Amino acid sequence: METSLSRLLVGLSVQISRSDKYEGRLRSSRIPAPSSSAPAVTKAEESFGEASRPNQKFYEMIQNFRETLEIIPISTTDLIEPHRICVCVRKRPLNKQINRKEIDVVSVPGNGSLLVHEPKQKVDLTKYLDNQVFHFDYSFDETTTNDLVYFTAKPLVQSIFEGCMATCFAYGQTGSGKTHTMGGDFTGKQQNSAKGVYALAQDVFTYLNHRRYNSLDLSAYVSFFEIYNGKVYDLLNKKAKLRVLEDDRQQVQVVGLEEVYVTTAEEVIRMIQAGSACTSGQTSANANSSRSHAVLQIVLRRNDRATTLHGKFSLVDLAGNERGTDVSSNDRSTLVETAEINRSLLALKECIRSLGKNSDHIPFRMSTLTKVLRDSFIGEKSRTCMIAMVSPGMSSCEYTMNTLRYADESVVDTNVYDAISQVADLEEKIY
Ligand SMILES: Nc1ncnc2c1ncn2[C@@H]1O[C@H](COP(=O)(O)OP(=O)(O)OP(=O)(O)O)[C@@H](O)[C@H]1O
Repeated sequence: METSLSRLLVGLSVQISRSDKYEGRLRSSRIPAPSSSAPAVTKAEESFGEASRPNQKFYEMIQNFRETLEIIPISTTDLIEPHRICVCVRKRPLNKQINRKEIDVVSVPGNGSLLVHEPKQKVDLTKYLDNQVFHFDYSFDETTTNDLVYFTAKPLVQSIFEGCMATCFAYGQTGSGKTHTMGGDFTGKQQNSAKGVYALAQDVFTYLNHRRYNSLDLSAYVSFFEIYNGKVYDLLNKKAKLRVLEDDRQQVQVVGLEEVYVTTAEEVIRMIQAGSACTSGQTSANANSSRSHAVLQIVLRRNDRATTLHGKFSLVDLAGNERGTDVSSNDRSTLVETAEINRSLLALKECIRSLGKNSDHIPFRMSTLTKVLRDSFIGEKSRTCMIAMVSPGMSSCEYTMNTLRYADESVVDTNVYDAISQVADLEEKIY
């Protein structure tokens, strides 16, 4: 008994120290105390001057820090392990057009790690960096293409052929790149829908025609809807308002939702384009902003008389997680909109956490978003991938930290959780 208990504890400490180990390596390269570490005034600083570029000093401190980092780039040849819950983070490039004084305060050394160099100032006005490390399953820097990010969601496509309910969320501050990642690269207002996570539609048809899954006799269907202010609108049917009802078997139905039979990836992409064109909202921060959660579902049904559900993939481009004060027109409807967005994002986090803990109680009734995604949170056959997007600018630092904390809190390391409960069980038997 003692042996198995100590083996479990060793396993547990290895799991828990996964991020500590990395942090240790990073900590050793931390900028020492500001008094000794603040770089001497350089030629560049002299020419810029504090007044013309107030963040020049922070910029140099961050550059110095980065030089000490070991970078481990991720590539498509890296093994993407199938997880029940996978959480990754993507840093978008700095938006230089917005503010030329803006500096990049996020570093992505790779191997799932991401650092935020939070610029701070002491009471005596000495500047220093508060370097904070986060560790996720995967981390992507600003040079990463959508194709590479898609690799994290790719195992979920195969899982729906094995009867799973898979969900991929894009989460982050407004303008951080959720729609860019899910829906494809923008050229002006035009989006190339073949270049985002939605384009995994192509892989659905590759599997559908593969001899391994031929015997299942499946067909693919697509639905696309948005949740705006707690109400559901069908994006494939002129934004018809739909009702969400729960039957006596606790199955949640979106009554009247259009489900279109599809045979090619091109058809799906055409639907995505048509649906995306009518999503709701705009903020002062982002002209293409969406204030709604957009949900694209690819459903596999058996070709039997009842067209029985076999597997489902829900791809969710969440509304921006900004605060009420971030929108210029603080009218009542905008504040209500923001409150509703935040409520549903909180509900989502709670559901993912409960899923990670294998909890019997999933609080999916907390919001319309979690209600319509109920079957994504229930049972052994659910698979979840969350992609947290961050903007690297210094002015976004607070939102970036909020996004990273949200993603961090959503993930409960199931191995650690299992090990903790096993240790608790053993302790109970021993004492
Ligand atoms: N990784 C990236 N590489 C290049 N451009 C990007 C990247 N991420 C975002 N952008 C650009 O930034 C702008 C805002 O991105 P996007 O609309 O995807 O943000 P969002 O998070 O969906 O915002 P909202 O919540 O307001 O809808 C777009 O013009 C997009 O092309």
